[in-house]
Amino acid sequence: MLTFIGLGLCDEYDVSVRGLEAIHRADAVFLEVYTSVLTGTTFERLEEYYGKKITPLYREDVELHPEPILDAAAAGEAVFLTAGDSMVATTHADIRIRAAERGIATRIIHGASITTAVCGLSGLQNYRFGKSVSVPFPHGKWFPMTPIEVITENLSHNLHTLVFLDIQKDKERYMKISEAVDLLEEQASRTGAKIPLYVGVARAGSEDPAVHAGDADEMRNFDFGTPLHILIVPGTLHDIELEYLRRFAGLC
Ligand SMILES: C[S@@+](CC[C@H](N)C(=O)[O-])C[C@H]1O[C@@H](n2cnc3c(N)ncnc32)[C@H](O)[C@@H]1O
Repeated sequence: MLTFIGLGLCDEYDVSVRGLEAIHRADAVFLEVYTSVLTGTTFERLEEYYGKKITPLYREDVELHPEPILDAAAAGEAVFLTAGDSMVATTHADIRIRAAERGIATRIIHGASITTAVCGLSGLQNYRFGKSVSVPFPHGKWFPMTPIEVITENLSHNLHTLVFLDIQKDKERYMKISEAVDLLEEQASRTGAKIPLYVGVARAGSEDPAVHAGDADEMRNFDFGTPLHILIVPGTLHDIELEYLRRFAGLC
């Protein structure tokens, strides 16, 4: 059996009781560490609290060489842990399909996801979000324009855009809101687009999340603190959304 378990958003205490019991019963515990991270804890604290030795998984372990995970799941109870919810803004559907092809039973135990946490923190209504997009760190001459294209398309339908920020786990590099805003403003200047308002969210799920709304300069000057960071580009705000951002996100 292969059980995908979402660990939630901050630290070792965010896993559900159902998820924790499955971890305790597991013969093999894997933790995917490249699509998102629990910044409120450490690998060692997770091992201690869960009472298990954990094998970290990098992109190539999951996408190119998943055999050890599948072998463990064929031989006994294996759990595949991810920060957030396992199948949201990740590519883990592929490994579930591979498991099914080998006749291995699978299931999912869900965790809180950043995609829903942003709605509570910002007050932006989840049914008003269009397609989401990621901003990658540019390298060399590679400067993808997809983020501004998606944002522009969503704005034309008056939809909000959730903008995931890049993680380079091997370098312990997490994109900050100010860096993402610089990249988006550069893209906008190349296409002639305008982004009138951003909402930035940092450390969702922790005791001290930061939420702040404003234009590009406001975002660059506000200190969001330590990662993880994420951005929303809202469409036209409904009255309640506007009031919520004024009260809880410092919107002037
Ligand atoms: C590719 S998404 C993976 C989402 C995850 N599967 C989930 O359900 O929450 C990871 C990105 O979401 C954002 N993110 C994830 N957790 C966050 C948190 N607790 N606070 C702020 N942003 C977060 C960051 O931009 C991060 O790079």
